[in-house]
Amino acid sequence: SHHWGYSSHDGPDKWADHFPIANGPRQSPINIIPSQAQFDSSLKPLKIHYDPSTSKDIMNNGHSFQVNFLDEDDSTILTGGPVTGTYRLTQFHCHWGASDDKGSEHTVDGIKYPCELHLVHWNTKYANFGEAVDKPDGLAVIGVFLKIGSANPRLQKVLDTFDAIKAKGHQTTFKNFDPKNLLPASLNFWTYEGSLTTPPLFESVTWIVLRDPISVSSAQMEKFRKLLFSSEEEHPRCMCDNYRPPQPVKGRKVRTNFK
Ligand SMILES: CCCCCNS(=O)(=O)c1cc(S(N)(=O)=O)ccc1C(=O)O
Ligand SMILES: [Zn+2]
Repeated sequence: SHHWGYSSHDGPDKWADHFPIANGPRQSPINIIPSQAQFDSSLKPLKIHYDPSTSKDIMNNGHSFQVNFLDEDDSTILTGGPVTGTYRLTQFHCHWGASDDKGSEHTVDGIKYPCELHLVHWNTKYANFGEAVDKPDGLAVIGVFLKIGSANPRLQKVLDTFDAIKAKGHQTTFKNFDPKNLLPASLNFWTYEGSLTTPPLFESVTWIVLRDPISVSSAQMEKFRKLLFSSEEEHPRCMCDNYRPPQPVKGRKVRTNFK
């Protein structure tokens, strides 16, 4: 598939050249305007059951780090909230900025957070992730904002692997990690129908963006920025500003499970 990135010559403004769906009707991320979101009492509580023994490895895929999970059975799942049926966690990754004043993909009343965590789940009505990834109800991604504050000890376990996955293509085992520990205390969320925020930008994601952020320290954010977009052979390019800016809402409704 065509090479894409986040620089001026291959970044978000150029993606439509090879992925025309970039200008589609349900693209992500979006700017969330809480006052315009609609409380929906029919939304069920989000039910998250994560089994830490399903965490497998962590890799540098050239556009983020990604923690991969075994998803052959229903031991690490998401149900309830806006989704029908059972969705299995397959991976989580992050998007962040070159400085603490930017980095998140979704924004709230135009506010950017320094980092945004995405937990990617696929609908088990499909045989596997590859089958689900381009279906309108194929994926559900939980988005968690990171806000500068005290250092986050749970996140530190992820950061401690970064020396081993500095360059694109590197990976290392990452066992017994419970991503539930990366969620804020409250599961209050905004939800809307959207897309992958990276090519191929499939319009297959039910977004579940948690209202409350988790903390990350400025020093921890510096560690994210030591990762490289580039492989060992290439000229080193710092992995930062790997976020897509908000896209047109095009009439979509954003619902909340909280007043
Ligand atoms: C067949 C192509 C799959 C590409 C999408 N894979 S993914 O895990 O859903 C994903 C989601 C997202 S996002 N930001 O959650 O839409 C970003 C990257 C990836 C990725 O694989 O790199
Ligand atoms: Zn993402």
